[in-house]
Amino acid sequence: MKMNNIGIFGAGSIGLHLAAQLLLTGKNPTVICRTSKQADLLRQNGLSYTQLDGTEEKLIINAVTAQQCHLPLDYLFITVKQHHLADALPVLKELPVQANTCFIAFQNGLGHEEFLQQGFSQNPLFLAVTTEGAYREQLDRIRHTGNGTTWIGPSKSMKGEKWKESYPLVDLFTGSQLDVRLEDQIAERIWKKLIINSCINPLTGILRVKNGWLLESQYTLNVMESLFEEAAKVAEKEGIEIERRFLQEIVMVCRNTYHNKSSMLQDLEAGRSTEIDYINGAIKKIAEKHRINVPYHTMMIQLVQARQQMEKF
Ligand SMILES: NC(=O)C1=CN([C@@H]2O[C@H](COP(=O)(O)OP(=O)(O)OC[C@H]3O[C@@H](n4cnc5c(N)ncnc54)[C@H](OP(=O)(O)O)[C@@H]3O)[C@@H](O)[C@H]2O)C=CC1
Ligand SMILES: CC(C)(CO)C(=O)C(=O)O
Repeated sequence: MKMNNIGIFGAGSIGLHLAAQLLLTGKNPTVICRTSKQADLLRQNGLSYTQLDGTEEKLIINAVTAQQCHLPLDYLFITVKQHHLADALPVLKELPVQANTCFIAFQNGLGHEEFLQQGFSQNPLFLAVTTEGAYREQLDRIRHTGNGTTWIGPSKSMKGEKWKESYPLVDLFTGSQLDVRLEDQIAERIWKKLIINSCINPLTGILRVKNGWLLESQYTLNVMESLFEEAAKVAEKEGIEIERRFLQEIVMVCRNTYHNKSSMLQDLEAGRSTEIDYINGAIKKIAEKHRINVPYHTMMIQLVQARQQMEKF
């Protein structure tokens, strides 16, 4: 059987987690790093991978920079953050991407689909939504922090294609610990994850609290409810129906990730840019198109941006 060439662009938390899971099933993905420092470290030391039960594996890994990547790629997982994509595009263009290289984009929020579609209009593009949790502790050390489900479905541009037969994406992960499922309605999954992130991430970032704390105050619960109501109204205008009981799923996410710091809080604490423009910012932009007011989302955007500025002082 032909061994597929799998590239993973973005050697951060999710990228290295996917790489580790593929390595554990005997596949040999190539991780494409931003810096030669990280690529060298990974090649020399291997990837240290701490599993959920605390066991640690040392995995031999093929790590390169984009300039060092020469394999014709069959699959390319895009695991940079939304706000990295603009700078990454020229780098992606240098990769040995062929007309049939299949892209799978893992970003939270909205914007990546249109961006990648424009940049690589001939390539098959899939979108992934994951509730897996992973955290990169060092450049060559990754920790699996939460088990979840990963849904992968075709982007709008693949309408009508027989994608299930042509791209056996679930098979790539057979034997791994990941629960990967094909999803016909990926837009709905993306919106649901977007709404979850828009209700939890900015509040945890502004208040500097872990996810579970949001359930401990009636004030934060009130704000989450208002964020939810605004977002659900906008989703409906885009043809995505979000029932009121979905609010309980957001509460469940806070409960299940009680002791976790959201990705936005982590970015703020590390003085990095956040994905706010692609989460609450995306909701606001679509709301404007439909002439809907979203004062709670607008406030979250401004306060997160203020915190981003403060952290950089
Ligand atoms: N972490 C998680 O548990 C989850 C994350 N997600 C989503 O997945 C996406 C990725 O998140 P996460 O893995 O946490 O993010 P990280 O910040 O951990 O990783 C992003 C990676 O992209 C790399 N990168 C940035 N620009 C370039 C470039 N031009 N060329 C090559 N590499 C580049 C960064 O390199 P460098 O480190 O050198 O700057 C970094 O390794 C986000 O959209 C996030 O919302 C979704 C669900 C869960
Ligand atoms: C679901 C949640 C809020 C878990 O922390 C997340 O996806 C994030 O932090 O970005």
